[in-house]
Amino acid sequence: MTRIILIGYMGAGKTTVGKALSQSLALPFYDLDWYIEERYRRTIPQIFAENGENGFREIEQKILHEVAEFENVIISCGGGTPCFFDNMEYMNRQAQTVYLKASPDVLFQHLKMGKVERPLLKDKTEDEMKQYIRDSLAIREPFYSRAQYTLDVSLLENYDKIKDSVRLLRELLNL
Ligand SMILES: Nc1ncnc2c1ncn2[C@@H]1O[C@H](COP(=O)(O)OP(=O)(O)O)[C@@H](O)[C@H]1O
Ligand SMILES: O=C(O)C1=C[C@@H](OP(=O)(O)O)[C@@H](O)[C@H](O)C1
Ligand SMILES: [Mg+2]
Repeated sequence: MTRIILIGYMGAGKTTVGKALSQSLALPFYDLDWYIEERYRRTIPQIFAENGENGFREIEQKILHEVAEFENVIISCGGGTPCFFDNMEYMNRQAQTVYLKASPDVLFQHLKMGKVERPLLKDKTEDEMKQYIRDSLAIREPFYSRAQYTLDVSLLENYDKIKDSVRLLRELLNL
């Protein structure tokens, strides 16, 4: 039985690489944020605005418990998922967990176009975003580093980065 959960900071590539890995392995793909949006018929920014971050975290945990029961799946979670409740221990019990690790500079490059979809970044200037990424990554790193596997995606430079990530993940996990 294959059940893989990709974790890591916002912009690390969990959604993009997870989708590509699932295509490569011909397995269904579940992105926690997409699943939440479909189930609750609201976008992530709407849920943050209406329920606050705490409300979002409760929904996120509930949906994690649902999705992480599925078999033969690739799952990508949100950047905050491992850092709340006992989610990280739960994921480690349920799945093979992989931390997609990237430097603050790489994360910033990936995130600067996509900040509107991310409520934690949306009101920040570029400088504030850089600072926030550095500070919150330092807080989150101890959670991420509890993953069973780590793949450093910072070193993969632009050309075919996604394909390289998929190849390396398959090597790492023997798939
Ligand atoms: N390995 C990668 N190489 C190049 N671009 C990437 C890579 N991973 C992510 N990106 C880009 O970064 C942005 C954020 O990726 P996304 O998959 O949404 O990250 P996450 O789900 O971890 O927040 C997207 O525009 C995506 O195309
Ligand atoms: O890091 C976070 O706390 C969040 C990350 C987002 O997912 P991505 O990591 O896929 O951007 C999304 O779950 C929400 O905006 C909160
Ligand atoms: Mg994502």
